[in-house]
Amino acid sequence: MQVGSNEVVIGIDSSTQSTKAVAVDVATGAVLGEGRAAHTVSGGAVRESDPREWWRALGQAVAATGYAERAAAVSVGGQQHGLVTLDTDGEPVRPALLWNDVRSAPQAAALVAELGRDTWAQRAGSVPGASFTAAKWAWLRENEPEAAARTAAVRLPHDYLTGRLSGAAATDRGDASGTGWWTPEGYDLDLLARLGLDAGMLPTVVEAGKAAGEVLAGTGTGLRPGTLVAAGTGDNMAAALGLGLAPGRPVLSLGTSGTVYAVTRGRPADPSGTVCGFADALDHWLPLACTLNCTLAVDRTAALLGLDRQAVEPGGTAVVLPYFDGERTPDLPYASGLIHGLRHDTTGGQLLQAAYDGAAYSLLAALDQVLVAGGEQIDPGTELLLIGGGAQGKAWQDTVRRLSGRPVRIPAAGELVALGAAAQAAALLTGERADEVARRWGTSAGRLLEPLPKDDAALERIADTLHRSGSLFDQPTV
Ligand SMILES: Nc1ncnc2c1ncn2[C@@H]1O[C@H](COP(=O)(O)OP(=O)(O)O)[C@@H](O)[C@H]1O
Ligand SMILES: O=C(CO)[C@@H](O)[C@H](O)COP(=O)(O)O
Repeated sequence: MQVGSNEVVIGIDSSTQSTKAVAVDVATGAVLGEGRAAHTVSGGAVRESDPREWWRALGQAVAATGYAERAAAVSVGGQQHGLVTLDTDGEPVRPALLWNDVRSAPQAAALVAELGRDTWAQRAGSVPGASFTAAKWAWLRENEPEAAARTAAVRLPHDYLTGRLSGAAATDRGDASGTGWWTPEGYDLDLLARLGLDAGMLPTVVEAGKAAGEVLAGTGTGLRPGTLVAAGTGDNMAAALGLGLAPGRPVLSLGTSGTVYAVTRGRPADPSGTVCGFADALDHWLPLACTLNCTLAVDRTAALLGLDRQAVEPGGTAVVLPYFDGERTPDLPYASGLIHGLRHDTTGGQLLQAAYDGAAYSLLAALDQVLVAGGEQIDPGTELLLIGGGAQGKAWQDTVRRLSGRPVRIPAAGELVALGAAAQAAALLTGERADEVARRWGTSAGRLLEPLPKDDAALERIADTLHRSGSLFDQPTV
């Protein structure tokens, strides 16, 4: 196809809290229409969603773009790691276990003990934590053997949606690299045997730049049958595509999860487990560190204090470790929220600022490790790309500037995961690489915020509190 022929593609971001869709002009990158629909996530100690709700939300979000019938190609970026179990009719056996459900922490620990950290890092690229699909499958076998026995197919969230659109049993290297059973050579058959999982139950890994299939008749999405469906990918991999990221350029994403990552030329293998050695959606790597407590934890703190989320105040000695959901970075699945250093004169606004600081701290502490793991240079003067819902908030922006000491760029394009999926869909039509498409669209352009002097005192206070929190976080709170 000639770029410039008014083709339209639709990119979809099926994330934890909602589905967003964008209709994009392939030639210019102009966003022609947008749609959004919310999901429900169960509460308490459980983080589960019904995959059929994602499918309904996808239909609503795609319809709301106003371009479903005109789209020539479509692609789905989805929340990583979630375990979707399907029966022989392709129906969910039970709700999906999500990336932020820490009930699988004991199974992750057992898997790590069985093979050892070095072997995991070398084979899977990552030492699996509770978020990884392998740990979730082990949890299901142990806790709901009947559900595991009824499972005929295992999918990631984006695979499930690609399957509903096209009928294809397809995934991509990026999202597959967050399962624990993917290697660059293919699925790890030894690990699958240990997990009692047949490789035939898993989707085929589609090569970058190739289609997974075509939209089926009667999907109810408004998309025309025959519309090309790209392989899709994990949401962080999709955002990397959406930014057209060049190797070595760091990104901080503030959403339901907090993530820090870079595209790198080297394959990461961090035995400490801080850096997940994901593959990107093309032919590079995506070392990434992820926190479970980001925008939701800060918003919850603001609500508890009865404050607007922007009502932060400087100063004070309070430290908040906002580990409402347990934590993944640092690896403290049994943690809960902790406040330390309160004084009579501590204000609510200072406490709220401390929650922002506590949430940003672990991500920024992992930034250099991410670059090192992928063999890229650390340059503290390099700007940090700030994305995700939180990137729109001034309090988040200033927190990141103060704790990183780096210049921060806020891309004007809002929905970078959906845009990355759109770039993947467009690449099917134009024959370009998806990251080249995004660079042509200029998606990473946006406001540059000058660096602020690094607040070493705040960083030291948080590090010290974390260090001394010790046994408080070792076991579930009674
Ligand atoms: N202006 C803002 N300031 C701070 N936080 C915001 C702002 N707008 C949205 N958010 C936060 O962004 C989060 C959603 O981010 P998003 O990246 O869309 O989530 P997800 O990771 O599920 O895709 C919400 O939890 C909300 O708290
Ligand atoms: O688990 C990870 C990364 O490893 C998360 O980043 C999920 O991919 C969820 O993403 P959001 O819903 O926050 O976008």
